[in-house]
Amino acid sequence: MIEATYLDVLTRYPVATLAAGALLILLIRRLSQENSNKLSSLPTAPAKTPEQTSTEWLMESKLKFPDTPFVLPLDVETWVILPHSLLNEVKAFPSDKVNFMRLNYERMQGRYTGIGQYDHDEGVAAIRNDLTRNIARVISDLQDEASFALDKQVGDRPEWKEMWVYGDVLQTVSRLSARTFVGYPLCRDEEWINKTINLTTDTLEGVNAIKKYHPWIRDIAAPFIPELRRIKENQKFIANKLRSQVTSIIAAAKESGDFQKKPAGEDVSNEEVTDENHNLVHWVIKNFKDPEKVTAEEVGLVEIGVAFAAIHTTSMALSFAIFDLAARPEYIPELRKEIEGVIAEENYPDRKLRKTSMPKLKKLDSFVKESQRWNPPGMINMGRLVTAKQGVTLSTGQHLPKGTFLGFGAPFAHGNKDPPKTVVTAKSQPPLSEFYPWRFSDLRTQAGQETLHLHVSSDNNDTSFGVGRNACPGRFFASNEIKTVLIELIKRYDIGIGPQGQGAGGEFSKPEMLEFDTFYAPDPYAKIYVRNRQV
Ligand code: HEM
Repeated sequence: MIEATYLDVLTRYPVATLAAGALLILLIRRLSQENSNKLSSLPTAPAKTPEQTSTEWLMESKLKFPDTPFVLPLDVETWVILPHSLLNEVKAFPSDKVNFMRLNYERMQGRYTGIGQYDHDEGVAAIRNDLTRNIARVISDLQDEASFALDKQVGDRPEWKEMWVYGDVLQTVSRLSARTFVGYPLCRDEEWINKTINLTTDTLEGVNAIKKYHPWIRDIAAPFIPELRRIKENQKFIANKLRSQVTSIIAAAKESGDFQKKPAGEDVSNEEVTDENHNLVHWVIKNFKDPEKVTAEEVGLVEIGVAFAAIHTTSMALSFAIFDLAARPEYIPELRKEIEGVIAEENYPDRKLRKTSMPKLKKLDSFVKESQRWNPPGMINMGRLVTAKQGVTLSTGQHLPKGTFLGFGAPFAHGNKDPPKTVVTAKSQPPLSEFYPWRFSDLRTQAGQETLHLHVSSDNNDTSFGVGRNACPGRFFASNEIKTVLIELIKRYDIGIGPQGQGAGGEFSKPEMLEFDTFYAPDPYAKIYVRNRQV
């Protein structure tokens, strides 16, 4: 109907339409120019050479402006990159002036894709408080699911055989996440597993599609964009799958008046569960202001947001860790020794690890952290959007107008030849330019440093998971998820890059890290070789 009206106007008044179109373009150009002029008081990164990757360009620019904010005009977005010395200042800005979620909302076109809806914080609250408090039961569930997933994805391998890492890891992480995010029986529903994987790619395709239109005409264009229609269909699918669970949770809680039920105290065994059989759906509902009025659609949007934040990020970190391990299989015996030592020492009849076992796996923690140091989620971290009407002025004197994207160059962004001096390392250790798996477990042997340098640490020296009020609330879950899969993999299989399990070197090399926009990703097609463990 609407389409017919547009066409009607276009064909009846072609000259007027063309003139109006030309005026609109001129106006848009003028406004875009004004917008970029607003940052003209800041220096701009030196011109990017055709050979340079965006990361190399960022690193070269950081060397040129080590202590001054500068403008980095990337293809898709223009960023202001700040020096590390301003980290505390950015952390201290109130969120109504400089905001994390609004940045995601803008970047992910939340108005059209539903991502980054900044008035929905039930997901963050449920992860930060409830999921983290229930981590003991979650760890037990993760082990069951990892075993199930590896049976399904990798199976029996008497001989060396190829493993398609990213595909298998996505399926595995999606299964582990679903066990905690939606529980049984949905976590074993293949449609759910595949949908939660595809949500992210569908959303990114929607973002690319709507961004082709100028902001002024996006509302008009949106209903006609197939990629955005698919996102709406996904939202319906998720809501429909959750409906019966949401309805029964609300009915049961209404009857018992139990929406605000607090989890039982810390538990140290798998038998003593906390929120019995509860999953993220329960916790999200509980965190709504008026839980009795919650709908499957609202819970669905939160679940989509969490899946978006959780599944691909964790899958990428886990894939990178598997590539690092396959490239250096000589580290496997040391990790096995540690894992099997803890299992033997604790001697539980089910041979499962507990919440209290995880901190004992110091080498594994260090390996995962070193892998994440080498393969961070992206080249810019602590990204924020200036939302203050009058903009903000930095202590270094520069003014950043409303709408500015600001962030910090990731300390270990790929190819960074000059990592910040703020990153801690011991003098006796191999330099930061080398992969050294026990870097952080070594550091933790020093007096006073036993509880520092953890994979989940979040401080000014260690910003992979962000730092401050928006530091990733899912990092404890993600870390346990990654370790649980690695433990199962290491216990069951030998792995390598070459067809006979060879590590990297000579004719075999570790798969390349890919760069797109400001993000990093493992090569989605890369394979390694796997066979049943021989020793
Ligand atoms: C290795 C995997 C992961 C990485 C590398 C990662 C990284 C990050 C980073 C860098 C941020 C932004 C922090 C900031 O700028 O201050 C973030 C935020 C967030 N992450 Fe994660 N994340 C991972 C896994 C997860 C998982 C598994 C979940 C859910 C269970 C999750 C949920 C979130 C949420 C909800 C936020 C937004 C926090 C807020 O709005 O305050 N993440 N994550």
